[in-house]
Amino acid sequence: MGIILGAIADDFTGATDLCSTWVKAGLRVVQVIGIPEAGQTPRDADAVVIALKSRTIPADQAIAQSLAALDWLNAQGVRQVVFKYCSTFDSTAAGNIGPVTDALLAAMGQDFTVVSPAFPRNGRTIYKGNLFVGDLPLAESPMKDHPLTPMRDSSLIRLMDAQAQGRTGLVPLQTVRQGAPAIRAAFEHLRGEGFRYAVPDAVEDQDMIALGRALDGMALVTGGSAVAMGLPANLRDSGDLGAALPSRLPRSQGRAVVLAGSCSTATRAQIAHVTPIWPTLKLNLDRIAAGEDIAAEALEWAVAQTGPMLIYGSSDPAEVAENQRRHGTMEAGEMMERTLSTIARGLLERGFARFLVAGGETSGAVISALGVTALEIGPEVAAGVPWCGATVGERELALCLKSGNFGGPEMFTQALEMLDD
Ligand SMILES: Nc1ncnc2c1ncn2[C@@H]1O[C@H](COP(=O)(O)OP(=O)(O)O)[C@@H](O)[C@H]1O
Ligand SMILES: O=C(O)[C@@H](O)C(=O)COP(=O)(O)O
Repeated sequence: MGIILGAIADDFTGATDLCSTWVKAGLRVVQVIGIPEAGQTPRDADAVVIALKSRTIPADQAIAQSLAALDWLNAQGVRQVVFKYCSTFDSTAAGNIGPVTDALLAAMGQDFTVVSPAFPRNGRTIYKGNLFVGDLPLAESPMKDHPLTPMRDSSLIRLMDAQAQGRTGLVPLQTVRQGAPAIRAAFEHLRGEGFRYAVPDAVEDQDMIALGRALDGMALVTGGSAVAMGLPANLRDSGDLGAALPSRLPRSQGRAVVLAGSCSTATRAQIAHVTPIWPTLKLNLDRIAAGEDIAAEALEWAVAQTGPMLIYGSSDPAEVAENQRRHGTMEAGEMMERTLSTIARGLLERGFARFLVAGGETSGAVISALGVTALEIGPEVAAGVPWCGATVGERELALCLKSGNFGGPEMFTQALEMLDD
C-alpha cells in the first residue's frame, strides 16, 4: 500500500510521541533520525516520522531541513504531512513554528492549515485560543523558565502573529463540539476571510478526534501529537491501511543509564525520586566550560557503579539562569548536550545498552552520538513516552526518549522495571 502519512518533527522526543500515537491507532510507523537518503524507503510502513533537531536552530536552517524532509516524504507519495511541534508550543522569539509552517505551506502550494498543540491527556488544552498546561496558562506554567524556549505568552493567536506571515483565526470550542462538518465549515469561513491558520479550541480527547475527522484531506496539518490522533481513522475508512503489527518491548541486554539534560519541573521531580535509591552524578557546567574532561570522569564513575544510574546536568531555573549568564544561553545548552552525548557514546562502548534520555534537545544530541538512524516504537512508559528499539552495528539498544515535561515522578524506575527480564 505504501507510505500514506508523513511527519516532520522538530525534536526527537516529539517524534517518538507522535509515532506512539499512531502505533496506538494501529498504524505501522517508522521513525527515522534525520532525512533519509533519496532511494531509502522503509518497508511495510503506513507512516514515516522524520525526527529533526530544528526547534531552536536559526529559522533559515529549520526551514531548509524541513523542506528537505518534505521533499523526501513527497517522493514516497505521502498524502498528508504533519509538522509536529511541542504541545507547549516551544519556540524561540524568532520562530521556528511560524516560519517553518509558512515554508511548508508554500512548498505544498497550500494557503491554509491548522495550528493545534493541544494534548488533553497530558493537560495541554486550548480555550479561546489560549494554551493551558494543567491548570495554568502557558505563560504562568514552568515553561516560562525553559532554558532555550521560555514561553511568556499563552495566546496562540498572538504567538503565531509574531512568528508567521499570515493571519490566525480561532475555531471556538462551541464549534468544535458540533463535530467535524462544523469544524470544516469554520475552516472554510476563515480561509474565505483571508486567514492562513486556524487555532481550534480543544479540551478533551473527543475534541481531538472530531478535529482529526475535520482534517481529512488537509495537505498540511501542524501541532502536537494529539492532532494526529484522529487521522488514521480517515485512512481506515478509505481502506488504505495494512494490518497493524503489535508493538513489542525492545530486546536489549546490557546495563542501563538515565541521562538527563531537561531542566523541567517534571524531570527534576523524577531526578529527586531516584536520588536516594540510585547512584547519581551531577555534571557541573562551570567545569565543562573550563575545559575539564568531565565526560572521562563520568565514564570512570559509571563503570564503577552497579545497577541503574543517573547522570544529569539538569538544574533549577536559578542555576540555569546563572549558567546562561556566565556562559551564554545557547552555549550553555550545547556544552551540556555535548558532554551528555560524549558520555552516552562512551557508555555504549562500555556495554551499556539501555538508555533513557530526558529532554528533547538532549535526546537529539545523544541519539545522534549513539549512531542511531531509525527507531522501532514499542509500548509506552507514560503518555507520549514509548520504549523504542534500535540497532547500532550488531547491538540491539533499548531507548526511551522522554519529553522534559512528561511522566510522573516515578517514571525512571517504572521505565527500567518494564525491561527487567
Ligand atoms: N545546568 C544547566 N544549565 C544550563 N543549561 C542546561 C543545564 N542542564 C541542561 N541544560 C540545557 O537545557 C536544555 C534542555 O532542553 P531539552 O533537552 O529539550 O529539555 P526539555 O525536554 O525539558 O525541553 C538543553 O539544551 C540542555 O543542555
Ligand atoms: O508535544 C510534546 O509535548 C512533546 O512531544 C515534545 O515535543 C517534547 O519536547 P521536549 O519537552 O522538549 O522534550
